[in-house]
Amino acid sequence: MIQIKNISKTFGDRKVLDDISATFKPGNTSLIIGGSGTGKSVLLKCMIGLVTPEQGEVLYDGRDFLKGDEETVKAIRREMGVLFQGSALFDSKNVIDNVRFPLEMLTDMSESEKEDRAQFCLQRVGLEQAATRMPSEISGGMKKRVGIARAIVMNPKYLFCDEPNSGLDPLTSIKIDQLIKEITDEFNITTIVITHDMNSMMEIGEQISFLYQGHKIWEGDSNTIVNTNVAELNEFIYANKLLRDMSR
Ligand SMILES: Nc1ncnc2c1ncn2[C@@H]1O[C@H](COP(=O)(O)OP(=O)(O)OP(=O)(O)O)[C@@H](O)[C@H]1O
Repeated sequence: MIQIKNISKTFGDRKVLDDISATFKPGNTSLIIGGSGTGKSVLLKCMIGLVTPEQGEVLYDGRDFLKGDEETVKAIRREMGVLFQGSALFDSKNVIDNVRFPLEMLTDMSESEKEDRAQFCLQRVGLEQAATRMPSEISGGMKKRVGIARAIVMNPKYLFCDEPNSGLDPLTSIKIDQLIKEITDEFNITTIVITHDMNSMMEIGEQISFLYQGHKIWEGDSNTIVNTNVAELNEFIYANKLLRDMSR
């Protein structure tokens, strides 16, 4: 479980996160949604330690990530998997070496153990046939799958996905969403996905937090989101015609 409590972050004189609190449960795919520039990525960066908030707490199963001692923070970091926007693969490494990379950096596993684990993760995302291909030789959807395989290779308790659907067609997007949800269920991971993809919300929105101008102004799921009275959220979701039609 991840708990964030009263997180605030200011850049210069601009408060981009204002007193955000939320709880994210294991086995759940939790979405953080909102328009451009509302603070989604900054919030994610606060959770994974790339940005330090000036106020608030980030607790990983009760362990304090911001004020914890070095050992605690290191242990939490090892339990995180991150799927970055754009997949962030190493162009000079083939698919399986990209997946193996965290094992090389962070474990003392034997060569055969690393190979087995990387193969297992590639299989799990349906890419065992592509192990020796280079990133330049595979599609955007396949790159995301490689990114997911790499994000889970260390067997994370916590998985963060920053706009996993960016640049993908709707069908591939749904497949990627489903894969993230399946993996979350299967390995009981606490997963947080940043998205402004409406299909994702309807497909995998077990818990959805809506950010608006740095505030969390709504929380719910894919059933309740279409019947909300929050004007800013309605404006955000009904900008999408398909949903507008569905709600009629
Ligand atoms: N390092 C930084 N220094 C200054 N301002 C920043 C920094 N990082 C983000 N911001 C600002 O914080 C605000 C929130 O940015 P953020 O990237 O979190 O938005 P977002 O909701 O993820 O948007 P998008 O959906 O477009 O990615 C923006 O106005 C952005 O310019």
